[in-house]
Amino acid sequence: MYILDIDTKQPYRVYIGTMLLEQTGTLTREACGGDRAVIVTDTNVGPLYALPVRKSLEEAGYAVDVFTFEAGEEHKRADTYVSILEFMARHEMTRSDVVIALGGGVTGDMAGFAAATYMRGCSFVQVPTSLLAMVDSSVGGKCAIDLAAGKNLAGAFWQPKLVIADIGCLATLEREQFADGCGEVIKHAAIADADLFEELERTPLTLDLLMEDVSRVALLVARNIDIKRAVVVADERESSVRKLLNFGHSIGHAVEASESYRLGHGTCVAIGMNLIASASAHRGYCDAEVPSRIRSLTAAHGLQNTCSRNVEEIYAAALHDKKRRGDSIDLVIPHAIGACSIEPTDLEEFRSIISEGLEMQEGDIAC
Ligand SMILES: NC(=O)c1ccc[n+]([C@@H]2O[C@H](COP(=O)([O-])OP(=O)(O)OC[C@H]3O[C@@H](n4cnc5c(N)ncnc54)[C@H](O)[C@@H]3O)[C@@H](O)[C@H]2O)c1
Ligand SMILES: O=C(O)C(=O)C[C@@H](O)[C@H](O)[C@H](O)COP(=O)(O)O
Ligand SMILES: [Zn+2]
Repeated sequence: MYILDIDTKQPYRVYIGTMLLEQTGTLTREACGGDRAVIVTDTNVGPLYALPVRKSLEEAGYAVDVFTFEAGEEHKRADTYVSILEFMARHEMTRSDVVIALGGGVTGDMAGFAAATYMRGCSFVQVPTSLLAMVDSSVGGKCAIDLAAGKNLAGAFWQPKLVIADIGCLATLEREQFADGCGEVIKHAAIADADLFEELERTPLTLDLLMEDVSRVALLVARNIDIKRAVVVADERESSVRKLLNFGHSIGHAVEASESYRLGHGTCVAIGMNLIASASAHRGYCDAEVPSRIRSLTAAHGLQNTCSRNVEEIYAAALHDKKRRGDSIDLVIPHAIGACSIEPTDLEEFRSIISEGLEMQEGDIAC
């Protein structure tokens, strides 16, 4: 088992290993206290894992209720979020009680936002079950829901008090969902860890690897959380370096929204990284090797690299990006594998970058 301490203003611990769901109760008791727990989960994850989590919480003395919502990004929205709050109130949750987010990033983001706002804030535990949620969304405290205008437009920074990543849960993911999580793994390697990038080039992270070598996958999850930890601890509220974690996202989120959430988040991040890397090489900000290696690695992980949206569709959707300030947007630009920078970019130039990226990618397989 790996234990990582996240030393944000409110510090917390991340446990990574197997057979951890059964320890949710004791770990939550230690980290949070409280009398009641509401497990928030979705229609795919609930039937698989809510029972052992519930049992463990009850054995630790919690009165437990389960809120289940329809799985999918299209449900990460205001009406589901309000239903969670109403459920918590109906079950007489108090400020000292605990919200348990059991599921992927959609569950974690939405349950986290409910915990951040219910009675102006209550305890919150992340129990990530998707690869994406384990390596990225369960750590760092960003929580949000989508609005009609775009991704994550209403949210908060609200750190969990505990994260429990039970690697065993990954075995029930569909191949496509596992691959989707690899989009964020490749992002972490591309912004901060050239060695990890090379390692993934030699041996891609796949569901097959999970079956062959669980401990290697656990180590890779821990390494990813470690990368994220360093950035988040340095800049909890995203005023500087945390923007690096948004590599590929200004375009990725825009593709995600303009595709009506038909494509997974990690896939869209991969499309965004490929596009911005291609444009960066075209402009001489990095060698052609950078987009070429990102393209090969995303493809080797089963991720699509290009999309059929045009420049105007992507640009219009990207104007809602939270890194935009007036006529400028902070873009994450790659210079080498493992080295990126944050560059304030005029919006007209941003449009040209999208256009160049799309042109450079012509000839690749379109989605
Ligand atoms: N807060 C952050 O820092 C952060 C970081 C990255 C992504 N995100 C957000 O996370 C979301 C994407 O996360 P996601 O890909 O986990 O989406 P998700 O929660 O929709 O999970 C993907 C699919 O996998 C299913 N699933 C999850 N775990 C499973 C398991 N163990 N077995 C079987 N099925 C399982 C879910 O039901 C869903 O159908 C997006 O909304 C994105 O914006 C947030
Ligand atoms: O934790 C962060 O910071 C990130 O940017 C991680 C991203 O992978 C994640 O998708 C995040 O939710 C995007 O944040 P947003 O501020 O662009 O909504
Ligand atoms: Zn992301």
